[in-house]
Amino acid sequence: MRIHGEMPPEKEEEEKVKSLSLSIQQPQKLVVVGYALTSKKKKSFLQPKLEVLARNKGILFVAIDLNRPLLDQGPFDVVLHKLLGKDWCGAIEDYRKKNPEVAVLDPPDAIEQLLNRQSMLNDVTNLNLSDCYGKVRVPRQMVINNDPSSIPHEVTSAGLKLPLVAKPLVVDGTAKSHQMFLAYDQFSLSELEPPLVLQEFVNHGGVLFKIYIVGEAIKVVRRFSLPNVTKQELSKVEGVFRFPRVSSAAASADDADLDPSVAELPPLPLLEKLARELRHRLGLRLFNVDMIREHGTKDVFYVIDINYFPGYGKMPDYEHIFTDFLLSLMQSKYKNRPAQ
Ligand SMILES: Nc1ncnc2c1ncn2[C@@H]1O[C@H](COP(=O)(O)OP(=O)(O)OP(=O)(O)O)[C@@H](O)[C@H]1O
Ligand SMILES: O=P(O)(O)O[C@H]1[C@H](OP(=O)(O)O)[C@@H](OP(=O)(O)O)[C@@H](O)[C@@H](O)[C@@H]1OP(=O)(O)O
Ligand SMILES: [Mg+2]
Ligand SMILES: [Mg+2]
Repeated sequence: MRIHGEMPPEKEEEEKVKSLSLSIQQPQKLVVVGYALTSKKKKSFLQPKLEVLARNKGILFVAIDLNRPLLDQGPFDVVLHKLLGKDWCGAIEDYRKKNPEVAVLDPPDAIEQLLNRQSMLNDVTNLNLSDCYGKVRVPRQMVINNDPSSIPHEVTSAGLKLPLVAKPLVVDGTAKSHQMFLAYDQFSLSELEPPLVLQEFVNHGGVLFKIYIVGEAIKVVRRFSLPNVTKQELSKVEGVFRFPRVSSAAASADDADLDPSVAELPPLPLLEKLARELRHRLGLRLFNVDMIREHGTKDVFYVIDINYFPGYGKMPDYEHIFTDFLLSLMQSKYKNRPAQ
């Protein structure tokens, strides 16, 4: 017996073919993503698994030609970029003004805050995440702009506690801007070359959490980091020591046999709130946050670094997360468009 209103089987097939041919005649509009990345970044980000999945979802990545005016290229639905320099920032700003319907990831003035370690963590300092499953702080820090001989005095009068991490003030993508030092006494700091940020070292049991943010999506991974510095060690050791990129991807701590109180991931509601707040305050959609848990506590966290458009190629499932994000940008674009 057929229920009233149901289609006869032959009619049903006819309808299926009709709708299939309709979808063939009117293929989904391609989402065109123009990208301007260094060759290193292109290699790590635009992996075949991302390009293939993107193509299957109707997303096409097109290289922006840096030798031609940006305004003459496209049309693009999204522009993805991580390049520095006044000329490039000017070109992107101009492009944004003239193409307000294009999603530019992200605006140069918003990225700029992260290119200087003095301004980088400002928005975290101003956050109020109280009663949200934990506390999120920023280590005390000071900036040294010139005259290294004044460092010992400045550190003492600012009341900063040793040991200190000395970080290059400017983050410009060079290896030098990632050259870190750990200082056990304030006098040895005079050996270093300003401009620098001196930041209090926070013991955290040697494990760091990297929180990757892609629009509204969050992914957190564990990485190895610097071990604790004991009071005894601090009283015995003097000097400033350069240390390598301890928290690089090769230092993944996700499968390691770790002390559970150190390895336990920060609570998800806390990370969600932090990511949401930072996304709004920074005005960025693509960044990651390095976070550590103060050793001996369960819920006191410190943000020590924020990076624009980090190494997403190392983020588990990045190809799915990124393509979903690009499609979501299109959905909000069409949703917000006034009815014609
Ligand atoms: N205040 C701190 N307390 C404890 N450890 C720290 C602190 N600051 C930095 N570190 C350690 O030094 C590493 C490098 O510092 P930071 O993340 O600021 O440098 P970076 O070069 O910007 O890193 P990235 O490669 O993530 O951009 C951190 O991953 C962490 O292991
Ligand atoms: O090169 P990687 O893949 O490690 O990515 C790193 C990225 O370099 P890239 O943008 O040239 O790729 C760095 O950018 P710059 O500060 O040097 O501009 C910075 O964001 C790191 O935090 C990233 O490492 P992650 O935080 O993801 O571990
Ligand atoms: Mg870092
Ligand atoms: Mg960094």
